[in-house]
Amino acid sequence: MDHPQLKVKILDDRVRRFDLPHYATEGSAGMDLRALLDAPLTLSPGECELVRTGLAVHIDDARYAGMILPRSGLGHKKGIVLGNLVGLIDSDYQGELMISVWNRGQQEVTLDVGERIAQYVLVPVMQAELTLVDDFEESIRGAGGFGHSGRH
Ligand SMILES: O=c1ccn([C@H]2C[C@H](O)[C@@H](COP(=O)(O)OP(=O)(O)OP(=O)(O)O)O2)c(=O)[nH]1
Ligand SMILES: [Mg+2]
Repeated sequence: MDHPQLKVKILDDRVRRFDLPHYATEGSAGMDLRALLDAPLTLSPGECELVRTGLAVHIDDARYAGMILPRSGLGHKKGIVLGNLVGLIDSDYQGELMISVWNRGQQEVTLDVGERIAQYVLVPVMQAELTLVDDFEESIRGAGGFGHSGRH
């Protein structure tokens, strides 16, 4: 399979102490991202901090986007998720990948220097064109939503 190529820049030499983001197994969907921290970071319950990765990834192809997603272990067991819930990385973004880390739990959590705190997933994207119309051709669903399909 032809893999999309991502251009990666190391913005901070401390990143070199760790392995670069990579797919942990042949079938992994995401690459873990590590926290570039000066020292371990303790987040109180409810606290949210923007954490550096020291990496810039230029996707450079509008048919793709990057997504930063929580790691399930951290999210479920420790309550560490993302302040923006999901990070969406534009294909033309050339700045540092930043991770908004949110402690949504009830306990203090300490993140280690270089800890794998989130994951990066490359996803296909289609940019749409909008056509303004006066009316839609009626569908079976029509305007029903938000659980409408279960009702009689
Ligand atoms: O978790 C994230 C989310 C976004 N970004 C970067 C990459 C993305 O391309 C850019 C803009 O993100 P977004 O469009 O979601 O934020 P915005 O608030 O709309 O900012 P902008 O006005 O710059 O588009 O910020 C990150 O580094 N991490
Ligand atoms: Mg935006």
